[in-house]
Amino acid sequence: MSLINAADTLDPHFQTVPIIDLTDIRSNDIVKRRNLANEIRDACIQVGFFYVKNHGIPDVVIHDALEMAKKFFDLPIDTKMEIENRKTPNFKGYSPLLSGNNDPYGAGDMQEGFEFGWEAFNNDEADKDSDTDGVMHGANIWPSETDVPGFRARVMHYYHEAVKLGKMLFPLFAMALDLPDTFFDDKTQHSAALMKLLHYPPQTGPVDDRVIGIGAHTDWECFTILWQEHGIQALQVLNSEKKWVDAPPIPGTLVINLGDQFARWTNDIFKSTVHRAINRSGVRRYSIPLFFGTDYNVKLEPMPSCVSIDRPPKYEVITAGEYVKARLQATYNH
Ligand SMILES: O=C(O)CCC(=O)C(=O)O
Ligand SMILES: [Fe+2]
Repeated sequence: MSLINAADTLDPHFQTVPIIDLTDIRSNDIVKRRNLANEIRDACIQVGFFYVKNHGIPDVVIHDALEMAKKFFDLPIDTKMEIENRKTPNFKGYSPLLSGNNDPYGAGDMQEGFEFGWEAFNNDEADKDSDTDGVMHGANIWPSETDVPGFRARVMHYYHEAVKLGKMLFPLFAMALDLPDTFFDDKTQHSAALMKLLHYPPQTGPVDDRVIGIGAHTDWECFTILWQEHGIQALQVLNSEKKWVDAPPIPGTLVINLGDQFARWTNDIFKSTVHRAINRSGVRRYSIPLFFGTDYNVKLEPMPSCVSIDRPPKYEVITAGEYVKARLQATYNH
């Protein structure tokens, strides 16, 4: 079945987010990989969200990154503000509560964050803040080692594990789009992957609906790999009937959701689905998204298999970097 036919026939009224087992992601058996790609394709067309289990990121790496996030957010506000994201190119660093606003109808996101992008781990590769970054260039900024010992090394460890997983997912997304599995190789050389540590304080008592953890939004890159804290329901996904569907944390899984870059490449056949998070649990919540895009200089052109006379291109062609930069400015310069 062609992609356009699949998009026309698959039912988009999802009520739950599917779980996909990634055991076969490392298999050399082409039939197993094809089956996995088909499962991913259906989830991308119908939901734009799926959980993955057997993803390969060790628990201890996740646990260490979480501990570091907790220590960082526990620092005094003045210390965190020394590395505020408004002082750096492209908003890397610390974003205080209510400084971001993902939903234009919202009044600010009830979360604080710390964002950074690619850098080499253990000096085993040259740093890649390269000329291909264009409008998105800019080094990371870190809290001092005295303030949070081990922070940079441990969060970078998680980052590199998640980037490894992301690099294994791209060939499957390519197969899901009926493309050669190497299609994204030359477009993902520089790991345009931004990671964020997030802390959502509990929101109790009467809540202004315009101030929630993160307002309704779509993500901007190709896909996001999201770890969310166990035992706390906060994430919700909007289905095509405009109903919010809970995406609770499931132990041993990560959430993968598609972003606008994939929607643009695929002329909306792959869904960049609206989602939000509200922490009404009464306790603090942490989450760790890693936004995985193509290199910033890559043009987001619709794929021929996703365009037809009845389905003309929906988006103007711009580079991935221009797109992400415009969205960052809209979120933090409101
Ligand atoms: O914290 C979450 O569960 C969602 C975070 C999110 O959607 C984002 O940062 O884009
Ligand atoms: Fe998001």
